[in-house]
Amino acid sequence: MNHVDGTPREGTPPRTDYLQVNDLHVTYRTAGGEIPAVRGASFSLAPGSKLGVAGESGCGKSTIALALLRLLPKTARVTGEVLLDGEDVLTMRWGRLRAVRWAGASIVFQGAMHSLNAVQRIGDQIAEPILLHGSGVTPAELKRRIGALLEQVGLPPARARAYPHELSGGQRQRVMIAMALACEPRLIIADEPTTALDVMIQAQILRLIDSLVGDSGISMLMISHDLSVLADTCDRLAVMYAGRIVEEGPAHQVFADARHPYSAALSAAFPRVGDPSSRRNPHGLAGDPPDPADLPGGCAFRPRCPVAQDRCASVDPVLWPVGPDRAAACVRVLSDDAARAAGVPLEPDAFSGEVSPARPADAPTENAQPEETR
Ligand SMILES: Nc1ncnc2c1ncn2[C@@H]1O[C@H](COP(=O)(O)OP(=O)(O)OP(=O)(O)O)[C@@H](O)[C@H]1O
Repeated sequence: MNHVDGTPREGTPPRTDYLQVNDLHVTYRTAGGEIPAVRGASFSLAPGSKLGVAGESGCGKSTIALALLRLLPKTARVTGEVLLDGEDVLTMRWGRLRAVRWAGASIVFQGAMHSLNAVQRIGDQIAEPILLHGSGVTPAELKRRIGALLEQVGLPPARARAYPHELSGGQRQRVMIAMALACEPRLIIADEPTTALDVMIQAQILRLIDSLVGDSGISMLMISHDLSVLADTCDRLAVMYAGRIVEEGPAHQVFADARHPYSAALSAAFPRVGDPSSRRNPHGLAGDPPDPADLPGGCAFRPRCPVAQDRCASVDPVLWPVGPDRAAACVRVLSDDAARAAGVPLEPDAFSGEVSPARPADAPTENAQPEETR
């Protein structure tokens, strides 16, 4: 078991996570000024585990996905660490980075129609990463591998001769997944893999991803604005707001019993299909996320928060433990003792009366310090 900041607890063996992201910051430089898109994200992914990253449009999810493989535009300034099997992607040489892309980790983007080359046959597109990484592959072996990959994603090998426009949206997304699997990566990053698809096809693609990742030991980072999709697919969830991870923990706990009011609103906005008990707030969340270039002081969620307190105007919360394996960046999760230890002002009526959707922590208080003081 690790501390929330990723350091191992005393007496535990060193961590074996395949992906370890430490204090990732991404700022875009634009003509209109600097846009801090990701503000200090830290998370990790053990081999074979699935982490879902959720949040509204513009909170920085895709920026994280692109940063993991150094695919951001030159206008992005990136700091922090992205350790893939212990090697920092952000500082590795180009030759090594080329080897890591596709084979160490690969990305399935949203909207397969835009990601596939419209004038190239499907088989030739799947062949590209294979040839990039295996110079000695014979034509017969290549054909066999392309056929096997198509079968793996539920398409007949003969579809290798098709062009993207001859396939349905779901089939195209299957091709993207086949490409992502082509070099047998240990991590797949799926950025809104089902967003453009109708509900039935969404479910099929999610089942496919689940079955492919399930027993293979491949780790997966799945990005979606839909918390219920992630809760059904992933082991852990990280909820982002305005460039920060504001809650992290086991998927079913974060979805069913959110500790951050933003996660609670997000899970209520995306109730589980066929589960009326999860339909807690059909009206969704009022207001819009803040402009990242003009964040409010204190907690960035405060202007929309249904349970904001006076102290939220001055405290910029960090991830505080709310259990052995969970954390949330909201002052309401702190007991009075933990708040004192963290230098957070007490709110006289903080834990009296109705506190839904956030609620006070049941966490041990000795770890409740701001991250930067640990
Ligand atoms: N190339 C870029 N140049 C400048 N700003 C950018 C660029 N890409 C993204 N941004 C800004 O960075 C912030 C985060 O964007 P990002 O696309 O990572 O969010 P997201 O959560 O993935 O949203 P969506 O689901 O809409 O893709 C947004 O304010 C966005 O406008």
